[in-house]
Order: sequence, then structure tokens, then C-alpha cells
Amino acid sequence: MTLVAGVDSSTQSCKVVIRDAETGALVRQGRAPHPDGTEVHPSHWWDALLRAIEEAGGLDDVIAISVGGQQHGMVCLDESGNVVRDALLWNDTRSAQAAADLVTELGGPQVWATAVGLVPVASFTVTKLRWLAEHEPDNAARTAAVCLPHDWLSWRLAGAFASGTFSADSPVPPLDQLATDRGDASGTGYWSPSTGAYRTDLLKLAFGSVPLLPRVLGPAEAAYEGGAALIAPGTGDNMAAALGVGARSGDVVVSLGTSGTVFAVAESPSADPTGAVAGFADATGRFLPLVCTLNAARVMDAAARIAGVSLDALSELALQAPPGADGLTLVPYLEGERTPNRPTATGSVHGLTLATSTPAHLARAAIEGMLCGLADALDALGTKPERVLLIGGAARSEAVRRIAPTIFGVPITVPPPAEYVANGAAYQAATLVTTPDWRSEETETYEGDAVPSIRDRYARATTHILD
Ligand SMILES: Nc1ncnc2c1ncn2[C@@H]1O[C@H](COP(=O)(O)OP(=O)(O)O)[C@@H](O)[C@H]1O
Ligand SMILES: O=C(CO)[C@@H](O)[C@H](O)COP(=O)(O)O
Repeated sequence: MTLVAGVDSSTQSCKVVIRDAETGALVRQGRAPHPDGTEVHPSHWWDALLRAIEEAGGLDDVIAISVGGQQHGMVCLDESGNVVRDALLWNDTRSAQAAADLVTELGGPQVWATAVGLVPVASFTVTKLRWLAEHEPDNAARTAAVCLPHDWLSWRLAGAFASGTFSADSPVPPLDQLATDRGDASGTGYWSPSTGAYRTDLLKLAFGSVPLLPRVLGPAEAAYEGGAALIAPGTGDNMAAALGVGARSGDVVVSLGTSGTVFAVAESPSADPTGAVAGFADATGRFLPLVCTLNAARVMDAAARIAGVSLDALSELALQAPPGADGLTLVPYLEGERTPNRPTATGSVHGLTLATSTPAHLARAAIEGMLCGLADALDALGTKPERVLLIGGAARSEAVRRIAPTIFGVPITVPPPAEYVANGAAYQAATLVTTPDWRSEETETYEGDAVPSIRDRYARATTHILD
């Protein structure tokens, strides 16, 4: 059996799957948590990856590996390859003003959308670099190279394979060996999906100089060869999820992880001047228009904490309340929000009465509020899906699966719970060594009558938000 490994280094944890390259059969897996917070030293991701690899039984028998990683995080390296400061993550909103400034300086949202397929908001790397230049000029001056979480982990893996040392002290390769892929590069704000080239002029506008950037690889190009295993180009976690779930034309994927994302596979690049849709590239040579919210699975974590129950109990409670929770409406801007662009917004609860002041109503309102944000995202995407696939940690909740059709107004297809980002990365690794024939597993379909009043009420509630 020929084995490949796939890694999902996402916001909350690192997961590793080891699969048969030919059939995709799962052989072993492991996981380890990441620390909380929106700025994290990348060494924590490396430690978590090493622990997840160990739990997955090691890589000695693996011939290729690929890393899918949380998008947009700013990893700055000095000339020796040391990390300059903690990485600012996709959900860190301190660069909101930098984003607004950059939009104005280049001539408005349309110019950005045409240039790089997206309009800057705090999530994107380019705005974090502007923040760094303005607020930490010494760190900016020490920055010799900038890369993304998956680029950095792949580069560290290359050093580990080359030296045979998988530890905190594994040597690192030279900076000019850093590599990335189209998918993750398209989330920086200084790489154009339509031309396939860096826009170093935009990086210079933001940062004042142009540090070394990773080479951008095509889907079938190995990033590193010569060690004990090939290292595939890797990609952003959403691009890897699209691969893992086998997304095809006509599909829309709704992913409920730390972020909520709604995306589709497209044949041509997109440029949305409203900024709602980010016109990313994907990991197959095509494109991945995507809408992202900052508030998804953790809204349920928060509701469970308030109610003092487990996630499973929260799910059961939510199904005890009626659709619409008798008017209790929760706007889940617990981390600010990205779509709509409300970086300083806070969450709110509307419609409290004696009758709606129950844990069951709160549970239902939390799930409905989270899903309403994603239903708005689906509208913004503007495609009429043939299938809506629901994945991510919160898709494990029975209440989420059953409530989703009432909010989205379409049937929802739910693949078996699995690590689709890690699976997609493993699939990418398999393509380096074989022509994989991975069968997709049976899906379940959830249907239910749409209840438009829930979204109407939610829309009204979003106009009464405190910053
Ligand atoms: N049964 C469940 N019901 C609701 N939420 C769940 C359930 N299982 C896991 N989650 C949530 O899913 C989230 C992790 O999902 P995941 O897709 O792995 O996130 P990420 O990729 O952003 O790290 C956590 O917030 C966790 O609480
Ligand atoms: O910023 C985005 C997409 O643009 C997020 O989707 C990140 O890629 C983080 O993903 P998760 O950790 O929630 O999977």
C-alpha cells in the first residue's frame, strides 16, 4: 500500500490523516489543538503538527504529504528564517483601518477587485502588512520574507525531511525555497488570480518595500523533493476542503468551522466590487469565489457555555424550540464581522420575553443566527446551486443539519462527518504519485420548509448593532 498524508492546520487545531494513495482509504489519523487568540506564534502550529503526526503513527511509511492551512495569516521571517513576531490571523481585526486606507489610496473598491479579485478588509494579508509598517516599523524593517501559514509549515517540513529531525529545532531551508500555491496566494491581496502573477506594486503600496515572496506553484508541482517524502504545493484550507469534498461545477459548499464560508468552484476569475465575494483561485487550476463570516462554530460554543450544556445537549435543546424561536433573534457578531464588513460590531439578542427566556430558545436562536449569516453569504455568492454541501465542525450537530434547510430554503446535502480539509490535502499529495481513484461516500439529504420570517427578522436585527 502506498501512503500519503494530508494536514489541516486550521484556526483551532491541526489534523493529520494518512490515506492509501490509490483508494483514499483512511489508515491512521491524529490531531492536536492550537492556542486561542488571533495572534499566534507559528511555532505553536509546528508543535501541534508534530504532535498530530505522532498521534497518526509518524510519517516513515508516507511518500507524499500536503498541508492545507488557515488562509491569510501574516508570517514574517527575518534574513535567517526566524519568525519576526506572532502571526496575525485571518480573524484579527486590528488592520481594519489599514484596509479602509488601502481601498482609498488605490482608487476605490472596483480598482482592487479588478487588480486582485478582492477588496481589502482586515482579514487579508496585505492589510496586516500595512498595519505592521505603521505600528511596528522595527519589525517591518526586520522582515525579509512574508508567507502564509501553510507555506511556512511546508517549508518547515522540508527542513525536517531533509535533516531527518522532526522537532522544535528542525533546521529550516533557505528563504528562497519558500513556496505556495495559487489558492493561498490569492488570499494575500497582492497576487492576481486573473493574471497568475504577484502585484508587487500593491505590496509596496501597503508595506513600503517588497520582501521575498514564496514561489507560486501549479496544482501538480511538488514544492520540495529530495527528502524522504515529496511535499505537495498545499493550499488554503477552503481550497483543500473543495478538493476533499469533491466539489464540482454546480455545487456550493457551506463550511461551518471557526469561520463560516460559502464557496463554489468556477471556471473563470471573479471581481466583486462590493467586497462580499472574494475571487480566490482554487487548488485545481480553476477559481473559488468565496464569502466568509467571522462567526460560525464558535457561536454554538458560546451559546453552549451560556446555557451551561455540552454541544450535543445544545443541539437537542435547539430542536425543542419552534422555528424562529418565537421571535428570539441572535445576531452572532461575537468577533466583529467580515461579511458584512463590521470589524468592531458586537453580538446582540433581540426579542427577549419571559416566554423566550429559555435555554432552548437561546440554542435555536444561536443556530438560526449563525445560519442566517451564511444564507446572506449564499445570496451574495449569486449562484443558483444544484447542491448545497454542509461540512465543518458544526455540521456534526443534528440541529444544524435540520435547521439549515429552513434558513437556506433549499435541501442540504451532508457528507459523512470527516476532516475534509486534511482529506483534500491528502488527495493533492496522492496526485503527485499516482492517479487517485477515491470514491466519495454516501451523503445524507436534509429537507424542510423554508421559514422566510426568520431571515426577515434577522435582517431587521442586524440594523440594531452596537460597535
Ligand atoms: N457536535 C458538534 N456540534 C457543534 N459544534 C461542533 C460539534 N463538534 C465540533 N464542533 C465545533 O466545531 C469547531 C471546530 O470545527 P473545525 O471545522 O475543525 O474548525 P477549524 O477548521 O476552524 O479549526 C469547534 O468550534 C467545535 O466546538
Ligand atoms: O479567512 C478565511 C477564508 O477567507 C477563513 O476561512 C480561514 O481560512 C480560516 O478557516 P477555518 O479555520 O475556519 O477553517
